[in-house]
Amino acid sequence: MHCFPKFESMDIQEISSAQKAFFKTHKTKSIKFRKMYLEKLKEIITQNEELLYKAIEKDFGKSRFDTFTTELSFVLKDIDYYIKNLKTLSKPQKVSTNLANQIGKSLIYPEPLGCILVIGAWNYPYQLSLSPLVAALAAGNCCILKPSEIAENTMEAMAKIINENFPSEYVYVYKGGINETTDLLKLRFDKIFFTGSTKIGKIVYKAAAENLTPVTLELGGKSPVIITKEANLEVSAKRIVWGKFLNAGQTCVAPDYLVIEESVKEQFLEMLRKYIKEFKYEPGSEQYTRIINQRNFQRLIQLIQKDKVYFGGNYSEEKLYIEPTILTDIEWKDPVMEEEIFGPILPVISFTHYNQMINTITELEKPLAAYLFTNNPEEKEIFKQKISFGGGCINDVVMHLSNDHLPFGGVGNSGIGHYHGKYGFETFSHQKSILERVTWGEPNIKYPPYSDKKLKWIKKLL
Ligand SMILES: NC(=O)c1ccc[n+]([C@@H]2O[C@H](COP(=O)([O-])OP(=O)(O)OC[C@H]3O[C@@H](n4cnc5c(N)ncnc54)[C@H](O)[C@@H]3O)[C@@H](O)[C@H]2O)c1
Repeated sequence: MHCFPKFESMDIQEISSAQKAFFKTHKTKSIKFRKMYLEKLKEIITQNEELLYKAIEKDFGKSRFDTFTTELSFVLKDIDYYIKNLKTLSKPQKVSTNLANQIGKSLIYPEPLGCILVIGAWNYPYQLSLSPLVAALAAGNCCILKPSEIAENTMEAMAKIINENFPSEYVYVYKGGINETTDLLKLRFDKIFFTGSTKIGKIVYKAAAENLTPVTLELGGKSPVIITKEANLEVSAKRIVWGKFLNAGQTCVAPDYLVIEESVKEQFLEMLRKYIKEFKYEPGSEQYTRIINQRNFQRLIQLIQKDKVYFGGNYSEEKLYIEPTILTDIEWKDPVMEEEIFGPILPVISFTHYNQMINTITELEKPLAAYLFTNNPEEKEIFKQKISFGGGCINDVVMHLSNDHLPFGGVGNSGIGHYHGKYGFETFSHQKSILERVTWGEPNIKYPPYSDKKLKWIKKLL
């Protein structure tokens, strides 16, 4: 039997009831209130930058550079975006009114959903917990945030800085693992925003269904990267090595496996090797992250098929490091192709017929991301039209998620819903439609008793 650690937190039922009561005061709906707390969050993140760096360093050896560029800068940018655009985003939107409802006006009012539960993942613990929190607060909600207990130090750090600075009836960081999350999921929320695996996403979805709670599920999957002979191989290799081995491959949108045209395979593998060395992605170096824990480490080393290692393949159990590893001559049915890898192992499959390879990919579960490197317009078109995936890039990897004008989320097994920028605001808002009519002049046409003459007019009107 598993023994789960207990986390010290306040009584969550009490917090949840207090948040419901607080939401009903309508204070969170004021733009001034929302801006004030967004500013506050920015201030406490900036003031506690050192504490946040130290916590993540302790959890899995992530560098300050990576923590700033892939985590804190995202959250700070989100805060600035919402502060700047809050008025416009919250404004009722006037839409046209159809003939049958004249004389009248039609407006859409974005209104906060109420009390939100955000459940975060460990791999980008700050970004994946705080960015949804920021969007939820910008939209005028109260929020309970449950970061991942797997990155325990970052969870503690977020709980400390937020719980000391925010009233718990408005925002509360609840520390917990499976037991605590199970308890949380028994409570009623107005929205659950979950980031994590597809397996746990299903548990969350089931629990949410009990209360008809809407969900956003930001999940994972096996994201392919395809390279054809018409790609700029040098640039492709550089971008792929960065996107795959950043965070030691523990990135939801990292290329999971590489599919390459046979004729350029050898040349390309050499380029991958060159960039891994050039970037100094090596155990112990500042830019190379550890594997988060023993469980994931053991899972990953099982995937390293020794006879297929082209590069890397070494590891240290004691230090939880796995070298960037490239596996070549991989077949679609190999064990490494079954589950999302979520680590620094890149299997390489080669192809000779582009369309056939695309068809094989479309038979798999819809991934969170997909990437194509080519300069051939026809290949681009086929990729865009045939493969369904959450989001992706042509001639790059990962970077699409840094553009706030693009919604970020999965499809099918890789998730439900999306966020970032205005999409984040919408995710935590209800679009309330209101038609307002004048009260003078009321033709009898729609009212009984009916007649052929009325029907004739109705047909003309509708
Ligand atoms: N789409 C995205 O934005 C995104 C981002 C990061 C990670 N991911 C995906 O997340 C996965 C890795 O993250 P992870 O290991 O933290 O995921 P996970 O599913 O194990 O955990 C996510 C959260 O669920 C909670 N949890 C775990 N077991 C639970 C249970 N039985 N009942 C209720 N709650 C439970 C955890 O405490 C944690 O907060 C990968 O699949 C990755 O692709 C997706």
